[in-house]
Amino acid sequence: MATVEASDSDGKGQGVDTSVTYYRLEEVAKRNSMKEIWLVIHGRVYDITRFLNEHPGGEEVLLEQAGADASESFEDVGHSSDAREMLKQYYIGDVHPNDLKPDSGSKVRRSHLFLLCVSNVYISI
Ligand code: HEM
Repeated sequence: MATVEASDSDGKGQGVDTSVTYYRLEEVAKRNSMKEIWLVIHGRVYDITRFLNEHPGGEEVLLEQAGADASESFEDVGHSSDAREMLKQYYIGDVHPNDLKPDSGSKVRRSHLFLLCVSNVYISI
């Protein structure tokens, strides 16, 4: 509803700083060949098609991650700050909020709630 779907990435949104294009993971997964290759790194979507032959680590590792979330392998390699800077030029949008992994922080809140309930029981008895 309030989101911009992937099919509209051609021109729309360019030059408008405030609008973010959201992509479903399903959409990203289709871009998994040498013809067109997208990756997700930390919730952001990158079209790295033109970077494929330029990657210092080779194209094979990128093709292995094609269309998927490459955050872990990107971090495992320990890429330099130059490499992180390079990401910006391939950025095309964010992963759709519905496809983001849930925040693990909610577990902490739940245990606090439990402790409060326990003390409430003692106090009321
Ligand atoms: C668009 C995303 C990526 C960019 C912009 C990028 C950029 C770079 C750059 C600039 C280097 C040279 C070393 C450095 O400066 O850190 C490098 C090396 C390398 N990258 Fe990437 N990379 C990307 C994604 C990945 C992914 C997903 C993998 C998956 C495993 C990967 C694996 C490697 C490896 C194995 C090397 C060689 C490291 C070495 O020889 O020491 N890269 N990359």
